[in-house]
Amino acid sequence: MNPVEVQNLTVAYQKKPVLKNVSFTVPEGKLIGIIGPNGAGKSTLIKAVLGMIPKATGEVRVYDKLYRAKDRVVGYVPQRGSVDWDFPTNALDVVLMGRYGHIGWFKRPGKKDKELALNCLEKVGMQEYATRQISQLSGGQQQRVFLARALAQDAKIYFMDEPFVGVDAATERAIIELLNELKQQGKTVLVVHHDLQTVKDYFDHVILLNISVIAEGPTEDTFTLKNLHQTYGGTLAFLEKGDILVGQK
Ligand SMILES: Nc1ncnc2c1ncn2[C@@H]1O[C@H](COP(=O)(O)OP(=O)(O)OP(=O)(O)O)[C@@H](O)[C@H]1O
Repeated sequence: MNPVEVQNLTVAYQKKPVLKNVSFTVPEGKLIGIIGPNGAGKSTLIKAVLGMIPKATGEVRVYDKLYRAKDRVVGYVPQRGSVDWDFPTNALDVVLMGRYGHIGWFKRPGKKDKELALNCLEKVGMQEYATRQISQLSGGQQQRVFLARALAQDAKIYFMDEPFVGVDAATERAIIELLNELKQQGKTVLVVHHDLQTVKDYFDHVILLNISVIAEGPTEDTFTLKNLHQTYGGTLAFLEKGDILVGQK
């Protein structure tokens, strides 16, 4: 059974399609990169899959069943920029929100939930910031708190929207270690990612997206120059040592 199967997904904003007939199947227990230029529809894809925005057409199946948020099998780490960080709450409470599906919205989190949430903060190196207001955390620390919240959800599948943006090298390493840990636990993790240099190191499988799926499959076979050219068009450029750049000539 595949963790995620998307069939013929089309999404439009104000009648303008931004995703057209997107179909793909995701293998279990892998790290999967969702790669494509700005405006390719990567965030839209995640939001549509999770039912946060309406689909014009298409179907999303999770473990062979039509996706329902209440089944709690999917965790989500939104783009940091899309979150209101001035909301008056501390790091521990943000992580505890990840437990609400388990606790039930009208019950208060118990000692066990708090311990688990603290444990998740510890895993991302943020335990000492548990009582700090989230507005008073740095960008990288906020990102770690969001990852801790996803861990607290204890989902089987995770969607993460650009978790590496604006973090330093140490935090990036900590995040990728965490992703590998999730993979070792058999979880499936889909990550929107922009840095083409690290794609081969980080991901087992890639989905190359530009409004439609240009190619998808194991990274080795799929992350090819030909497919990248097709995905990024004229915005791709290469440095002498083989680095791939986007948005420069
Ligand atoms: N709420 C919205 N209303 C109208 N158009 C939108 C809305 N959100 C996104 N779009 C448009 O849909 C397209 C896809 O946007 P999306 O954010 O999914 O792209 P992306 O691949 O995640 O881009 P980036 O790499 O820049 O984050 C873009 O052309 C964007 O301008």
